[in-house]
Amino acid sequence: MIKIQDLEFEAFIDREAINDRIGEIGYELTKKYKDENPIFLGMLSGAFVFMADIIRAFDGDCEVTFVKYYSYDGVKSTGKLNEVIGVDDSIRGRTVILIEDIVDTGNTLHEFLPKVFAKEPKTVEVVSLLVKPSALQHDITVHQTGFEIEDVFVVGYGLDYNGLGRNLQAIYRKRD
Ligand SMILES: O=P(O)(O)OC[C@H]1O[C@H](OP(=O)(O)OP(=O)(O)O)[C@H](O)[C@@H]1O
Ligand code: HPA
Repeated sequence: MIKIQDLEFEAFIDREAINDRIGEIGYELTKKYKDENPIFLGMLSGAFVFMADIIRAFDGDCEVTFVKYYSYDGVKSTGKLNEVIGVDDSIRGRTVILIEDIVDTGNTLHEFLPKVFAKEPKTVEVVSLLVKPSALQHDITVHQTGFEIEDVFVVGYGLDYNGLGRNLQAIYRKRD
């Protein structure tokens, strides 16, 4: 058990399980895109740890770029997506692999994906380490999912609670 500010969290997905899934997803992405020099598009801040591992599981030429959006306050989505770094023109005509740490309500991707398509990429593959199917409020296609989880707040491996916990090696779930 760990404590971050006022909340307690318990061990949920260990590092070995994360590494195993990254290996599997990396293999799938390599099979599909290894001759396409894809551009990995990471959603900061949460996805930076997963992004660092997934690009090294990809066996082929690739490039990276990032955007930064946020909408959470504590454990809740505000429903308002704030842009800090938007998507640039580098993805035009390219195979884009969009990397998310988590798809929860789906609000972030619901608002962000149209901005990606507006740049006219060749194709977009959405990869998320975690997906909460029962929390989704939009119809979002996630092509590669690390783990489907129930609707519980999680931290670690890039995911935060009030900015803290991103440096935890594994993923922890909030205790009731
Ligand atoms: O599907 P949703 O309910 O929109 O939630 C998913 C988004 O929430 C988190 O970002 P957050 O706004 O917390 O910013 P952060 O990545 O900087 O922590 C996470 O990194 C996703 O981008
Ligand atoms: O469960 C979560 N944990 C951390 N950040 C998040 N952003 C959306 N859902 C979550």
